[in-house]
Amino acid sequence: MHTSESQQRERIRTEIFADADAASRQLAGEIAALIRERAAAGKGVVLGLATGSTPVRLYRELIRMHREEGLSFKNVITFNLDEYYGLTRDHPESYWRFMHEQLFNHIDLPAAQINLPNGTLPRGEVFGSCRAYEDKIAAAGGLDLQVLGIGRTGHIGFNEPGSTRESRTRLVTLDGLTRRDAARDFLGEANVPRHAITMGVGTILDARRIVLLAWGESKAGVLAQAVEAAPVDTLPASFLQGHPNVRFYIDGSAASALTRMRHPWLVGPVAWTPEMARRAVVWLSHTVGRPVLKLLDEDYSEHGMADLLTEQGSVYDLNIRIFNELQHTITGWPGGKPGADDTHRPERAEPASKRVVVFSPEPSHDMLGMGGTLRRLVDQGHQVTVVYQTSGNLAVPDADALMATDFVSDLAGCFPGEAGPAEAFARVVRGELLEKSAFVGDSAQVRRLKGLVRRGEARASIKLCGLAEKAVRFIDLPFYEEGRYRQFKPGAADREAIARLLAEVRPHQIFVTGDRDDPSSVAGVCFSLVGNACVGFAGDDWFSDCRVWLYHGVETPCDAAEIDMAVPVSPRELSQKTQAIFPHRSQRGHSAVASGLREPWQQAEKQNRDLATTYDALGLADYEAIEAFRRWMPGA
Ligand SMILES: N[C@@H]1[C@@H](O)[C@H](O)[C@@H](COP(=O)(O)O)O[C@@H]1O
Repeated sequence: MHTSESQQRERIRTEIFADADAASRQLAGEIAALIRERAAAGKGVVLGLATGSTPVRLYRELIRMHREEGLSFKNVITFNLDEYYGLTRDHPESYWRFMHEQLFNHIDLPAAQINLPNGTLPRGEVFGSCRAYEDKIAAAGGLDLQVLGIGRTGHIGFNEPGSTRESRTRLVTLDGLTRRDAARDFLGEANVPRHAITMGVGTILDARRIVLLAWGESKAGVLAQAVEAAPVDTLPASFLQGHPNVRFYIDGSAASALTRMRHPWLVGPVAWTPEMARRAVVWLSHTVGRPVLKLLDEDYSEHGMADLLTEQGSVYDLNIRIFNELQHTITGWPGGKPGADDTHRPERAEPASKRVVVFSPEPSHDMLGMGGTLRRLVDQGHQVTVVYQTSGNLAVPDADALMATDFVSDLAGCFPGEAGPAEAFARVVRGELLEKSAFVGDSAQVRRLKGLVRRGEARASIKLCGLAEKAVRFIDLPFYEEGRYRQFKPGAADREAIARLLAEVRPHQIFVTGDRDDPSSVAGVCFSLVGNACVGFAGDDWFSDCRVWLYHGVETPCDAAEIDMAVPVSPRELSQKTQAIFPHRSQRGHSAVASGLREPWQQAEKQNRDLATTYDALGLADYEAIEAFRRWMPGA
C-alpha cells in the first residue's frame, strides 16, 4: 500500500518499528549524529529527556555508544520533563535518581549541565523555581530535541487531561489513573505522590524537534486518538499535532489501533488475505449493526469494500465463508476433542490426553485470562502444569505481608519455648515492615515473604480449578527477583529456566500471554522468554507436535476477528472462575492489577461477557461468556 495514502488520517508522522529496540536504536543514532555534528562545529546540544520505562532502551543504547563508539556528551545540556513533588532526590522513585541510574552515571555528561525540576522545595518557592526552569531553558538556547513517552491518560510529561496548549512549567495534581499506573513502582498507590512539577505543553511545543516513543498495546488507544483525532485538552498528547517537526516512533502493538493497521481498507487498497477479509467483515457487521449472514451488497459497497466482493465472488458466499470461519473458532474442547473429526476444529484430536503448560507471568494472570479454559483442560483429562514465572512479590501490599508475619508469630506462640527459625524470620520481617515510614524498597527477606503470600494465594486459587498441587511450579525467575518495575533486565539464567522446563515437559500445548504488552513490563519480559525458547526448539520433534496459544490480559479488549479459538464459558463456569480469582486477595482493590474502580475478577468477567455479546451480534450462538486465544508460531 502507498504509504502516504495509508497514513492519510494521521495528523502526526508516525513510524512503526519492528520492536522497541529498533525504534530506540534509530532515535539514539539520530541523537548521536546531532551531538557529533554540533561538536564538530564547536557547538552544544540541548536535549529534553523523559522518564518511565519507555526511554530506558534509548538510554541503554546511548550508554553503549558512549562506551563502544566514543560518543561524548560533554557538549550536551539536558532538561528533564518532570519530577514528583515531595520526594527527596535519593528516593528510589525520584526522577533525579532514575535519570542518574539509567543514564547520567554512565556517560560523560558534566553534572552542571544536568537539569531537572526541583521537587523538594517548599510550596512557596515552587512558582519561582518553575519560572527559573523556563528561563534556564531559554538561556540555553531552547530545546533542540525533546524525547517523550506517553501515559495511558494521554499525558506528556505530567500534563494531565485538562492541561492547556499554552501551559508552562508548573506544579500539577496527578490523575487517578496515572497514580494507579505508578502504584507498582511505589509498592502501593498510597505511596504515590499526589503532585508533580512538569514542563508545560507550551514548553514542550517550543522544542525545535520532538520524538515520542511508545510500546505495547495498552498505549494503542490513546496513541490512535492523539494521532488521528482533532486536538483536545482532554488528551494533551494531541496538541503535538500543531508542531512542525514531531515524529512518533512506536512498535507494532502500540500502533495497532491506528486506522492503517486496524482498518486498512478504509485508507487504501489492501491485499485481501483470508485474515484481512475476516477482519473487514467482522468490522462491517459491527459498524452496520447486522449479523454476518445478513450483510448486504450495499453494506459492502457503502463502506469501501466493494473490491472485496469483486475478488471473493457473491455476498452470499463471502458471508457464509466468514460465518463458518468464525463458527469454527468455537470449541468446548480447548485441548482437542478425542476421536472427533478435527478438520475444522482449532485443536487436533490426538493425542487425546495432552501435556499442557500454562505460563503465568505472575500468580493470577492464568486465572484472569483463562480460568474457565484451565478448568476444562483439567476436567477433560489433560496433564496440565501451571508455571508461575515470577513470584509477583513486588505487587504485595505491606499490610498483607504483615498479616502473614502475625500468623507465623501466633502459630509459634502456640508452642512456647520452641520458637524456631521461621518465627525469627517473621519477627525480622515484621520489624522491617513496621519501621518503613515512607516508601523504601523491600529487602530480600521482605520480598521473600511477600512471594510466599502470593504462592499461598495461587495454590488456593488453582485448587478451585481441580488442579493438584504438584501440577504447579513456582520458578521465581531471577530477572524479577533482582529487578524493579520498569527496569527489568532478563538474562541467561531466566532463559535457561524456561528452556529447561519446556525440554523436561515437552508439552503438546503451551498457553502464554504478554505478547502485546510493553516489552519492559513483567508480562512482556515473560512472553519474550517463552517466545525465544520456542524459537530455539523450532527444529525439535516434540515442538513440531506442539501448539502455542496466546491468552489475553484483562486490560485490553479482544478483537473478535483475531481469535483462533473461542472457549465458551457457561454461567456456572463463570462463577467458578470468579471464585478462583478471589483467593488472590493481595491483588484486590488498590492494586495496579485493577484499573479504574474495577476489581480484577470484575474486569475478567466483563471482558469474557463482552466477547460473548460480540459473538452473538455477529450471528453466532449466544453464550454467557467466552475466553479467547490466538495461535502463535515462532517467527510468524
Ligand atoms: N511522567 C512520566 C511520563 O513522562 C511517562 O511518559 C509516563 C509513561 O510511563 P512508561 O514509559 O513507563 O509507560 O509515565 C510518567 O507519567
